[in-house]
Amino acid sequence: MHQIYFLLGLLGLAFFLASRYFHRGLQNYPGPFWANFSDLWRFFNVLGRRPEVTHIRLHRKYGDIVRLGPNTLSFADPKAIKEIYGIKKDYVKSEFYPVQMSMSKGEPLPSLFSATDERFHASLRRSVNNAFSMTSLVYYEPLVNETIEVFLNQTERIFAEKNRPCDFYRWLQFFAFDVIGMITYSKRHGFIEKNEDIDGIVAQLGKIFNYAAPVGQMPWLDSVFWKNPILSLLSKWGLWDNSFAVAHFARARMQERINAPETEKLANVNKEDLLSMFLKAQKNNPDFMDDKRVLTMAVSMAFAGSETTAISLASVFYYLIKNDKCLETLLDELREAVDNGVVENRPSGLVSWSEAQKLPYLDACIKEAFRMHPAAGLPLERVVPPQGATICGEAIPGGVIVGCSAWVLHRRPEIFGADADVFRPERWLEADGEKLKMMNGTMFQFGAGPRTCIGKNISLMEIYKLVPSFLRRFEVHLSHPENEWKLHNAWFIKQCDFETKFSVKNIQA
Ligand code: HEM
Repeated sequence: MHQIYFLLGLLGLAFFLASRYFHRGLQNYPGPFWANFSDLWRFFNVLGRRPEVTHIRLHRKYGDIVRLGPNTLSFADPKAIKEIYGIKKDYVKSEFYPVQMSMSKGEPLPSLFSATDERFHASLRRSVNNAFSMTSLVYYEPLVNETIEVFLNQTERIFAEKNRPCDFYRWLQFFAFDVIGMITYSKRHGFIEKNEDIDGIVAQLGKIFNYAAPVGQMPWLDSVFWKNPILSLLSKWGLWDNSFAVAHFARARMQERINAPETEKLANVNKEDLLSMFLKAQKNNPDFMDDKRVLTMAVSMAFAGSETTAISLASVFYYLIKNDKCLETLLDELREAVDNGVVENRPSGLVSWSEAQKLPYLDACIKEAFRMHPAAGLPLERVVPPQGATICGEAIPGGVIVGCSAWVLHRRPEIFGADADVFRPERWLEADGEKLKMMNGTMFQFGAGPRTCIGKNISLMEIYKLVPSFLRRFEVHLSHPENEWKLHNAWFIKQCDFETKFSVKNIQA
């Protein structure tokens, strides 16, 4: 009798494995053996915290299409960018994204970043688009300036004067949080003033991404762990609080703004920050932009705009310090620009956004750092529309999860050259015409299409200003130049063991 049960069990297992293997005809695409049968393969791969290395290796071994799970394909051909992420393509974000959705009283709060309902997303994006336009940057630049000046002064006081080593990634993370706080509410959280993780916000965000990256590979696990019905009920009844520390800060700022006396409101008429822009959007469209949506927008600025910016800044500094010839060339460009009056010689070292845009080698260094180390470290997953689609000449059935990873695209030798694994900013200055167009078209650090990063302009302004301003004020050295940094891929790829020392420069010289 037992043998029959055993045989039936074996038969059931064989049937299940075969159904996974032949799922939607994806057996024709190569990939790791176990990925044919279960998403557990990608769950454990992501849990190993270096999936981007695996993805690059797999594409180099198997070619442009790799099967990463029974229902998941990764594409390495830049043509896939337009085909998957292009306008009017009807792809939706996969269930990877709602795992990052915050909860309020037991209800998930879809944000611009995590929403999978494209109609809802389009309405929300339309309502707030104006706040992120290139022209709105003039309102935010003074807010960024103030934060950069505090950051430079605190770097001098806390680290340079005392010759104290600095965990540079963490310090840049504090900067990124404070600058986004400033742009959103005209108020810093206080990270750089206090040199501490205010309300444990950084630690909490780290935990969320550590959780969301692997769980997002098998999103149903989220309803077992974080968004499980018992915790949701407890939260609805007020017996359990799973809201984020950054949401408390946002709520307080919003209340201050709404309850401000009329005189203060009038005085603030010309002071534009993101919150004032979101409140304006609410005035124009009160039915859609209710208080909850304004709050979600404000909170998601910290989620989407802090770690990504800190990572990108850290990689510019790291690659420059590790490549002293590039650093020298950049410093020469900066010196010359100050001598020629292209950059004003301000005592604080501050460089303006318009000045920074006139520095071609700086531009090349930043682009090259984005290429070598894009912040997002996983494929940006989308679901093929029900009718199916053609991607890179292959007919892909509806419902399959597809995506491109910036890490894979940015290391294509036929686009960026045989030395694609090396940091070499000059490639951006040497290339022209079709070649440059192709290189630019393959860059994917901000995603693409209707879900491309809405904060791109803001983050570019922060990076193009801080890098030259910092390098005018300080010499930066690695505490342990013989060591490489360590990377930790929890959806965004953070840098660890990046310890630096700073010495003050004589700006007027
Ligand atoms: C260098 C810094 C940044 C990088 C590398 C970056 C990267 C990205 C990427 C790759 C996406 C697309 C995600 C996807 O398709 O799955 C995205 C979306 C988004 N980013 Fe950024 N980001 C940065 C800075 C910012 C900043 C400063 C903000 C806010 C001020 C921001 C807000 C957002 C939002 C709200 C979305 C969702 C847009 C939508 O779906 O409509 N990001 N970002």
